[in-house]
Amino acid sequence: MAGDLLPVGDAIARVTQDVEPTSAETVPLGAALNRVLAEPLAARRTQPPFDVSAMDGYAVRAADVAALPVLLTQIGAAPAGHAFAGTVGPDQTVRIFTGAPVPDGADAILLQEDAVVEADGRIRATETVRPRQHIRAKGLDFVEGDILLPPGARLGMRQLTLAAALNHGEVPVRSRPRVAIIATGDELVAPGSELGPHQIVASNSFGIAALVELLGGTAIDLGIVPDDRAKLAATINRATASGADILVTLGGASVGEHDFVREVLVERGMKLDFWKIAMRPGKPLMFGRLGPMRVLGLPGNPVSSLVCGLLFLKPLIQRLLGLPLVDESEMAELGGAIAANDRRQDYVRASLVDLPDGRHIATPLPRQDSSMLSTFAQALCLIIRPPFAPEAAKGAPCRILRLP
Ligand SMILES: Nc1nc2c(c(=O)[nH]1)N[C@H]1C(S)=C(S)[C@@H](COP(=O)(O)OP(=O)(O)OC[C@H]3O[C@@H](n4cnc5c(N)ncnc54)[C@H](O)[C@@H]3O)O[C@H]1N2
Ligand code: MOO
Repeated sequence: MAGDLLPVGDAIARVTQDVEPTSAETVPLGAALNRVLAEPLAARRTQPPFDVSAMDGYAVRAADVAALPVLLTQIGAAPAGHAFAGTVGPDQTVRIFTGAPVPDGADAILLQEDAVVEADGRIRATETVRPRQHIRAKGLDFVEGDILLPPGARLGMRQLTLAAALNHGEVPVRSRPRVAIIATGDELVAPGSELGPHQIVASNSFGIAALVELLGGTAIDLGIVPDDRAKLAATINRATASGADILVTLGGASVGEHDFVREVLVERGMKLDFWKIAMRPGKPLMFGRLGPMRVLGLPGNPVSSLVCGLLFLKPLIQRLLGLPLVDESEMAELGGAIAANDRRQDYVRASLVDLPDGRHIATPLPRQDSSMLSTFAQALCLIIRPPFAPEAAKGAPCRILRLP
């Protein structure tokens, strides 16, 4: 058993429990990339709105061009955006271009490449045509009222284009979850600074903020707070005042004398849900609620911070966006032997090769220290080792989580 440490699955369940989605807001389509729809999006028009020519050529009656030779009289033209007003009669044709409405009477398009303009102006077909050839029927793509994007759809490049085609200039989306981020530690300085002796660059905020933004949230970086209770309390107040849905603290989560983040949060009114889980990296993870704000206390070690971000912050943001939780792990094969595991579920940084035969080979990287961003940046996946998993040989099946 994991002793007093909460299993990872239970911790994810507690973090994502009873989450109400954020409110809906309407945004212009041009600003909606990567946002999540709050309501279904229905077609406000039929596409195509009329029978339309799919090719440049001549609108004909298929029966007239069923057998050669054929000579047709051109009675008009229909460029895209302009309908031909009359009707195509026997042995008549209308010059037509891609995207133009098919004129009344016509039921096929003779390709321009299959037609010759004679000296007298008549059109000679060099190929026969089939009825409906090169005509896109009215409503081929969608019909007014069709629901084509459900609530919860992520508006990527294809969905945005579809929303535009449905004739929506603005779309109802979930408000971006707001995530306040506080880095803690006397040793920390912003990247690009002149480092004094014993100082460390604060890197974690950047990865956590990037994760938030990638998922469609807004990161509110409240900067670096030294190991000082009063300063930390003041910054927690700023997080509350910012209206953040989530507060992420980085570091100060463990048991050292300067690790008082949890205590200060509890003094400010946080109801602690759990502290310490059966996970490596990420054992000192903390979770609680401060008013309506959920608080995730991530361990300071950079790899621990980011792995916990992926495992706990990501599903929490997804729930705030009204999205279902999906298990994104998949099966792979070990590319190297792996030792027996202890009581903490292990997330082992690994390389990953996707073979053409459909196998995925995950090979543990040699150095697993939770401070090592070089290894973490190089890794393509995490091998998930359940508590007390026995040693496993090269070629054994394993479960992996791809890294973004
Ligand atoms: N006696 C024990 N010591 C520790 C335990 C334990 O169970 N007993 N747990 C260890 C584990 S596991 C972890 S993980 C760390 C987590 O500690 P904290 O969350 O308190 O983190 P800090 O002590 O503040 O920092 C750890 C490490 O990470 C660096 N750091 C902190 N914040 C940042 C940041 N924003 N960007 C980059 N690097 C950061 C910090 O300088 C430290 O080197 O505790 C173990 N100790
Ligand atoms: O659990 Mo700590 O996150 O290993 O370094």
